Amino acid sequence: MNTTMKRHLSSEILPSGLPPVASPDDEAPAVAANGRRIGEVILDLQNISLSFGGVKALTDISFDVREHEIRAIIGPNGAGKSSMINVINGVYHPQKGRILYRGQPRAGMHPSAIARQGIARTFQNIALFKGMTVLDNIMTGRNTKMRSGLLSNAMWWGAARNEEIEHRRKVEQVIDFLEIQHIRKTPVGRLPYGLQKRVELARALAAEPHMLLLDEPMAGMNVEEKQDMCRFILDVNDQFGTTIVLIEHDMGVVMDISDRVVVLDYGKKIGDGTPEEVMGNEDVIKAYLGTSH
Ligand SMILES: Nc1ncnc2c1ncn2[C@@H]1O[C@H](COP(=O)(O)OP(=O)(O)OP(=O)(O)O)[C@@H](O)[C@H]1O
Repeated sequence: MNTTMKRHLSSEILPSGLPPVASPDDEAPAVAANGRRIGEVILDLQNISLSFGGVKALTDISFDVREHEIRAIIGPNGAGKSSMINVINGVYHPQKGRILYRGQPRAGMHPSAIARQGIARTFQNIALFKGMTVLDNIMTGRNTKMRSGLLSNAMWWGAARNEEIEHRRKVEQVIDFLEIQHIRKTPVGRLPYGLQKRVELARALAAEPHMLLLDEPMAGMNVEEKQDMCRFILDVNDQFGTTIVLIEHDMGVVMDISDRVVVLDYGKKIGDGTPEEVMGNEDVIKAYLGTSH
């Protein structure tokens, strides 16, 4: 058994652990451990296939995401996890399959339009403006919410001024929520890696998303930083009801905070269910032990 699976067994990330939710396949809405109600399916991915030339990144993958849940996508390196996130936020357009968001088909939509629908993301490799302060980086997350025209913005007239004040208020709320007041004026490039990841989360949250796509939010973090990040993800989900789709390699984190997990391997879906269900799935165990191929 590899180290990530052992870590789950010792449950060292969240010392208290979180009991599993009721199955979302049940007729009644599922209730998460913290009392959160998991709602209807809001994102429905049907038979998604994506290739890059001869490389099949995703083959006939279907799964859904329910409102308010924490849905993890896991799998070994090269399994297709980032490709799937890029399909969800419109960076990649699958050659086959259908995507429904809140019941509406979403063919060919541009990432900016998807962001305006309330889907925000963070990246596997931090994508911040390193020379800019934490505050200014988080302000860029408000882009999709900016309404006033170029001229009034340039002159800082009535509507633009009021809008700017409102954006600043929202950004300050996010800064308080993620406990980064002390670094608000620091250029991002000078921060340790764990804090940069938190700033990236802050920028995504500044967009007030309904759905947050997190691509390896704990990558490169030590145990303490991971505990902090887990707590913030759970708090975002709990306090704002934000639906979260999460790619993560640390199995302990995934098992502790996810409501449901979809497992990919070589671009195919090999498991889907509660953390306990996928942990007991023979194909998943083989994929992680490296004996399935
Ligand atoms: N833009 C691209 N052009 C060509 N091939 C790509 C591209 N993006 C992904 N791939 C290929 O698609 C497959 C899936 O890659 P992807 O990055 O989605 O996997 P992953 O599960 O996120 O991997 P990791 O855990 O290592 O980040 C890999 O074979 C990868 O090389």
